[in-house]
Amino acid sequence: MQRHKPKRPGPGAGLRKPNGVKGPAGKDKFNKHKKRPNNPKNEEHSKSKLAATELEIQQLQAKYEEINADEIKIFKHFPLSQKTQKALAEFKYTNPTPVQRESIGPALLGKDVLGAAVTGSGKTLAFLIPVLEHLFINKWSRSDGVGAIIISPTRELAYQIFETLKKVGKHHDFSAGLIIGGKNLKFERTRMDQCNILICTPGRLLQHMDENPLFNTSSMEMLVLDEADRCLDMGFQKTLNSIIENFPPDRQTLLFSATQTNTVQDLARLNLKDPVYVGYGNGEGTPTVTSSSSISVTESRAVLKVPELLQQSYVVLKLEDKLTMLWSFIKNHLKQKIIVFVSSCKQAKYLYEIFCKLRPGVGLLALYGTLHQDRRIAIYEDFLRKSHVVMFATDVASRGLDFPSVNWVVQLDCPEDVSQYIHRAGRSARNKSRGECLLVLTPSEEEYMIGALKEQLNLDIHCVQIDPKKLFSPRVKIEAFLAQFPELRATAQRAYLAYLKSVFLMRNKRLFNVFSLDLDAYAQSLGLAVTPRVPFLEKFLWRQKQLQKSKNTQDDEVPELDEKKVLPKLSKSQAFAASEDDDDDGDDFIKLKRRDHEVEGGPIDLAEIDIKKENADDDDDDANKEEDEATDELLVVPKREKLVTKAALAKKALKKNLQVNSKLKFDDEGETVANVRNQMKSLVAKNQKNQDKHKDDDGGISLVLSKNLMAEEDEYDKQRFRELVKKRHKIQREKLRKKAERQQAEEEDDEAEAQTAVADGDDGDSDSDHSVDLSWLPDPDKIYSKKPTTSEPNNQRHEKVPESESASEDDDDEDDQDEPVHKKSKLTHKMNLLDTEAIAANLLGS
Ligand SMILES: Nc1ncnc2c1ncn2[C@@H]1O[C@H](COP(=O)(O)OP(=O)(O)OP(=O)(O)O)[C@@H](O)[C@H]1O
Repeated sequence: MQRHKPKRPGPGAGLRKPNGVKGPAGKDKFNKHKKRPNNPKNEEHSKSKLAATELEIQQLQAKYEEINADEIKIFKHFPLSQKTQKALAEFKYTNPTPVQRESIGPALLGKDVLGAAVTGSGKTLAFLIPVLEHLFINKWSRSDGVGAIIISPTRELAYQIFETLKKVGKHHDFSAGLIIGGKNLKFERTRMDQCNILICTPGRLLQHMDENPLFNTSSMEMLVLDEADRCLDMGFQKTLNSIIENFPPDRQTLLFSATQTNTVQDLARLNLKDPVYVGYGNGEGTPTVTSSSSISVTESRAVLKVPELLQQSYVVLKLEDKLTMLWSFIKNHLKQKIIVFVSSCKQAKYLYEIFCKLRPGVGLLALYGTLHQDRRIAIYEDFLRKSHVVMFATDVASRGLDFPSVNWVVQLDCPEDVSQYIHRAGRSARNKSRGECLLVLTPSEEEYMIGALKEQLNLDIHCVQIDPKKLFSPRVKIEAFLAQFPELRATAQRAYLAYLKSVFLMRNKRLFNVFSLDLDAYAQSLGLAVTPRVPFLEKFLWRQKQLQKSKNTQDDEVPELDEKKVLPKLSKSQAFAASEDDDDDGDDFIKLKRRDHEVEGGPIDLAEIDIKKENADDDDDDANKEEDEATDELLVVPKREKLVTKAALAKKALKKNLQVNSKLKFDDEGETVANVRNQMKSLVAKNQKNQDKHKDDDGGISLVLSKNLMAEEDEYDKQRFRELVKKRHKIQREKLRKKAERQQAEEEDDEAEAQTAVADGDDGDSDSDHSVDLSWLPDPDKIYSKKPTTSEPNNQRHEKVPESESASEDDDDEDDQDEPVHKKSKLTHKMNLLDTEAIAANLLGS
């Protein structure tokens, strides 16, 4: 059945793009057309353009019925608009992939399509080309509103589809909008009604439907669900049902996924009419078209496949050895692009942080749902660009993301089922490229998981034995880092709990058994010296015990529940704590990732567990939102005695007005050191001290105030220091002056003695007449002034007052006066030219 909108008058195919909304088209063109006055030439031109478009549309439509998938070898063989063909050629899309060959034809004819094809086989183009062609054929214009809505389960995938649409719709003028959580809601609100193609995540779309009066989907003619099985699973059930209610029933629906849905209910919900199945049926892996007049999905199952060029292997390890294995693996693959999948964001965060500290020698990234949206997109683009990098990711990155040249996918935590395995593994070996996938299993997971893979995928996956010589344990370093950084330790504790919760909440209890894990060993492997308590397990055990007791009272013959059997490997600390009624730490609010499952293989009744909030996984924010609403029966835990905490005791003491102890500091001599605040001398500090006295101490400090106080104090300290220096110099100068006076007095005494001797005619020594008078020579023990007073005779200059002394008379505040005296004395020992001349003249004269 071909459902085409009646051709409508309008400005023709594509002349607009709403202001500010990113899209494949430019809006300037439209505005120019609007402003331009009616020019007969322009009118003629646009008329002929319209006529050409009309003719092109008629010719294309005529060819739709003749499309034969087997004959299509290149895109040119498809009756596609010139604008689409041009863009395809520009981006080197020449030959359609099998899923494109099979699905584009029926989609162009307006049929509903269920497309299943291996990961990386080009499903995005398989639905984007029909969307563009549909709007083109129907001459969609801005005034026609939303024509097609594409729904993706994750924001990154929606962003990626949007980017591909920008490429392939480059020459069309339709407007497109990316409507995902974490973006500006107001901005989207004002622009949405002007978009022709919307790419959205379910939660955000529903939010607009509910809150945005401008948003109207009555014109919508095409609905696409990418990763349809995920969109339709119970995580999104309520949201998607509400969304679908708002859509016109007479629309075309395209569903695509590598693991397609095959439940009758899903297809009925979507109101599919005569759907065409692509990639269902023969089990050979080549997509086949099966037209059916009624939905009989039991006969046709989507073919589950992994890419042909993907090499798969698995390794069996104890949980506590995973980190060592991962570290060794990364160290051995430094020149590769690797994605490591874990089951919770807290694990991804911890691995990223601890590996950053360990520095493996390759770039590291982490992509998980609790990051800010802009950061998520930045990391996504970073990983796209880089060629040697390791990215720790949750399943938010497992579906649809098209990272080029990923060498390895490491599934560090066991996938929930075969579908999840396929999607994770499919991030590598995309579009005929090679890649490898390593699945890490614990001994208890091996049998079930490998059995399921072999059965459902017909896989011959081989087990890898690890060479112990190639294992390097980073345990000691990790422990050291955790001891050094308390925040990192807290992240490790959260990662530990998050992993246990994810295992505990898995539906398949035969595959995931939290009680088979050695929790102490696991905690140690993360670098934790003490095994953290696991409140939700304690609560669960308590509940089990209560159930057992009530059963026993009803039927005495039933043996009592043996706790050791229920919790074979639960650490001693937990077993002990579990037996007591302990306090909640607020960390036991748990949110199920998926709620469409029955619990398999175990005695655990999940409905009775307190399920509220947890980010064990973040596969999609919208799914989580819905799951939040699905909070169930609360576990009734009896009231317990209140714990006496330090904070409570402190409060009690404060109430009683008890004198709180004050802190005293002592120096090395045992003297008390005064409070620093009390020593502050500046005016501001004193004022502040007074204010503090009249104010209750709220325990905090004001950084701004403290900064000002310190600046003031600093000024005060500097001034005090200057004064001290001056004082010291003064004392030094005084000492020197006294010394000089003493020496002068001694010399005068000597001279007087000598003169007395001459006057007495004492020539005791015959040589004395001939002896030279050297009394005028400078005394080497004295300090001489640098600048002798010119008015004084040369021979007296040497007797001048030492410089320091004269300086003291000049100016005490001179900077150079502060220099230590012993330095200056060295300088003054250098005689100037006049001194030397005087000496020479005296010598000659004598
Ligand atoms: N006809 C084509 N020729 C060449 N490359 C193509 C063609 N179609 C798609 N591709 C490229 O193949 C890669 C994978 O395409 P796409 O992401 O659509 O795969 P997918 O089937 O949606 O994968 P997944 O199941 O993981 O979502 C992309 O890089 C895309 O550009």
